[in-house]
Amino acid sequence: MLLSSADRTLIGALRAVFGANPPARIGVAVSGGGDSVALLHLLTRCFDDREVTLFAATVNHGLRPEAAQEAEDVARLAQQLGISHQILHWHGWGGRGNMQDRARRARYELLADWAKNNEISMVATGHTIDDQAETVLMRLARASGVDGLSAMAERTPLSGITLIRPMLKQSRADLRDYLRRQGLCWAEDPGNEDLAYDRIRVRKALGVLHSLGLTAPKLAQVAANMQSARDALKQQTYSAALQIAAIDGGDVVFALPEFRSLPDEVARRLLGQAIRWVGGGDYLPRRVPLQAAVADLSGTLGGCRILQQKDAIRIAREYEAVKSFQAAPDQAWDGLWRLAGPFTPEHEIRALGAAGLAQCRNWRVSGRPRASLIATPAIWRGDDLIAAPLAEETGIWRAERVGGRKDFLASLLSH
Ligand SMILES: Nc1ncnc2c1ncn2[C@@H]1O[C@H](COP(=O)(O)OP(=O)(O)OP(=O)(O)O)[C@@H](O)[C@H]1O
Repeated sequence: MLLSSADRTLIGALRAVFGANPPARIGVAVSGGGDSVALLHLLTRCFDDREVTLFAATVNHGLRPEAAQEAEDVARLAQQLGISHQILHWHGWGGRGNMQDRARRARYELLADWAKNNEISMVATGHTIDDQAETVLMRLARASGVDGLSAMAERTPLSGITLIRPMLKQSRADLRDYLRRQGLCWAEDPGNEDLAYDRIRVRKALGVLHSLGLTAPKLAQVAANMQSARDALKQQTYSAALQIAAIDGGDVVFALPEFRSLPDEVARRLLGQAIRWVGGGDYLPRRVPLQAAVADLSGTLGGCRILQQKDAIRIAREYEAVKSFQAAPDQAWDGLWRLAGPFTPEHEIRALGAAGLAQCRNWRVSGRPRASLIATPAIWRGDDLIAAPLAEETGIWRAERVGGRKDFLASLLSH
């Protein structure tokens, strides 16, 4: 089929997003809606078969009766285009909590697993400039700061792969025109008319805000401006950490007078990242409790304790968050610790706890506070404490926090 100049512009813009060296295998997340159907079709025209092999996947969340048919429709389109396609099923909705949020997280997990199983390092989604504008507007309504208003990035790390959004500069209307020109069919999600959803109300509002100059490109520009500001803040936070942060055991420790003199935005970012890193989570604490923690420099947040010492603030794991964790000698405890020593099969790794610490006569020599030590890994045989490497060094048993300082510093630039 002959390409119109509008087609060629779209294809050129998408191709440019992947740069000069695209990965040899690219995954495409196709819901069956217009945006991702257009994405799949356009990508087949972006790459030479010898350059890139495309793979497609559709998640059936099992939440709407039409979903199975929509997934089959995508399978048929993929077959026509000569692309391998897989339907991924989610069975995890138990009827409780925020269904949309749960489904979304599950979708990304399924897509990341699918990609890794197929040696795909990059998965593309069909987010458009309109999605970006809606996200900015929703974040404004939540009084978000620089991070929230940065909205969606063109590339985001996702459980070991890269999520790429190559159509973030394209409008939904232009993609619909492309689909019509190509005679392609797509599914309309009935949820797109449901005003119970914030996103749909925001979508409708954007139609009105247009007359004030609040257009999708302008709102997307706000996101781009905020991304640039965020990059600068990340650099500043990294420089501050180089000066004032140390890792002790698995704790992050900040020199106190220096921490207090940091600009509020940098202090909040540094404390939030320390909590995320010590707790091993994917997400930063929410802005309001984090702001309160920066002001108080005490309490618990995100599975961590904020402890004030004489000249320092220490971010330690919270005992309550780890007390039930058990690991075999060859497993990472809390997903974060590797222990080494003369293990026997009866040994098990569990938190030291108050009862364990009571058996460590010399723990004060470690210089670490009690609240931190009780949440550190120890080697147990039944109820007998064998060793507590963070509380009492013996030279025989070792405990190492995966990644260490280098990993913490790197996380300040990557998150
Ligand atoms: N069921 C699905 N199967 C495969 N990919 C999907 C599915 N749903 C959405 N996607 C992918 O995600 C893109 C964005 O879809 P949508 O806007 O509905 O997601 P969302 O729930 O708003 O998630 P996000 O917050 O990431 O935008 C789609 O263009 C498509 O690439």
